[in-house]
Amino acid sequence: MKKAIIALGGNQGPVRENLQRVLMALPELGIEPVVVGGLYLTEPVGYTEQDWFYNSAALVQTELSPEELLARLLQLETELGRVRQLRWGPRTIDLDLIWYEGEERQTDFLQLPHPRAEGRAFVVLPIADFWPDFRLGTCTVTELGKALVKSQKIKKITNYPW
Ligand SMILES: Nc1ncnc2c1ncn2[C@@H]1O[C@H](COP(=O)(O)OP(=O)(O)OP(=O)(O)O)[C@@H](O)[C@H]1O
Ligand SMILES: Nc1nc2c(c(=O)[nH]1)N=C(CO)CN2
Repeated sequence: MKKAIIALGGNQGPVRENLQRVLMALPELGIEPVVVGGLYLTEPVGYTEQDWFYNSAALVQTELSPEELLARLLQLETELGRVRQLRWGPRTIDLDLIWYEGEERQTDFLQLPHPRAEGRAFVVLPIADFWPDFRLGTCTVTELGKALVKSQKIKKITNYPW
């Protein structure tokens, strides 16, 4: 079994329900949640003319390769009604593969670790809930979170279970 970290988010439709559906659907896809971060309400980063997002993150275990894992996450997004329109635009659900134990990738299909994760409070704070010493680049998610909340608005709603 390999460990991986998935970031979850969305800002359209019944987002909290969709995030719960993701967690319930993962085991039958061969992806076992081990521990889940809190639920956050977060200001949109990138394209700002859209609603705030709900975001969280989960540590999972899997026998799938990184590519298979991402393919199943993208399939799950489609099943939950995601339609790709604007880059960084509104979405019912967004699943990003942030890290996969012992693996790096630089292809169009998969970049690992996720290149934009360390600049996003909505990714690092939920990870810090369950793995405060986890490193992205040279810093821990705790250190990154402290710096990023100075410029990115983010409110913790609740710990898991949300
Ligand atoms: N680590 C990764 N996690 C998720 N998708 C990735 C990753 N690396 C590359 N991709 C590719 O990115 C493509 C676009 O993903 P998506 O539309 O979710 O991007 P986004 O969420 O709008 O922006 P961002 O990539 O900045 O989070 C996917 O089709 C996928 O193949
Ligand atoms: N707050 C917030 N902003 C975003 C998000 C997200 O999940 N939360 N996802 C994006 C593309 O991955 C772009 N911007």
